[in-house]
Amino acid sequence: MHIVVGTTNKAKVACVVSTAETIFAVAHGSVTVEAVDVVSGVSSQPMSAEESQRGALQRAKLAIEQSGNTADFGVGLEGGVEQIGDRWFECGWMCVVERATGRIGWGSSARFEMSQKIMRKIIDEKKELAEIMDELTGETDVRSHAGAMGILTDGHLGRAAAYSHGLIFAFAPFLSDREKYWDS
Ligand SMILES: O=P(O)(O)OP(=O)(O)OP(=O)(O)OC[C@H]1O[C@@H](n2cnc3c(O)ncnc32)[C@H](O)[C@@H]1O
Repeated sequence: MHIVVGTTNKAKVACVVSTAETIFAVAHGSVTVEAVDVVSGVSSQPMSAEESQRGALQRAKLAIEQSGNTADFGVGLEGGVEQIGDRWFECGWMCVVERATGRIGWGSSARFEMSQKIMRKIIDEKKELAEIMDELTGETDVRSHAGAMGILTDGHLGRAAAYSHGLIFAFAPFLSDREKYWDS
């Protein structure tokens, strides 16, 4: 089983490696995860679920191309913020493309609310969440480690673990009976 993911972000790659091992290792023996740098094609700070989904899809498709069209699956993970009513949430969207068929699976991490303090910096000061988290914590590259999710939950749910649930959901069409549950 060969999976290619369209990012070199350490938290995202760690999520794909651990998730792929959990869901495929027994059935497929060995699982190889290749990480390639691709452009998401969306803004560096996606501001809606639709925009984050577009980024995830492009990452998955470009990852397959960049691996020479040999991988079984391409994976794209895109973090962003989205507004529901008058509240803003952060979450990651996951897209899985099966190379042989072009079939696509979708999932997302759980969402968590962003404070007005952080959203003001994103909207008014046009800063990326990653930059804001580095500023507020005094750390560098929070996005590649615990992520905002890990910092704001005091280490109880980091970015890699939170994204893992969404990735399992995105693989769902390839894990359960196609004929019985999924559109052909
Ligand atoms: O582009 P790659 O290298 O894959 O990694 P990234 O961290 O930039 O990931 P995204 O493009 O998916 O994220 C979109 C923006 O949201 C930020 N972001 C999303 N989730 C985050 C988190 O948990 N912690 C810090 N920043 C986060 C991220 O840094 C970007 O500014």
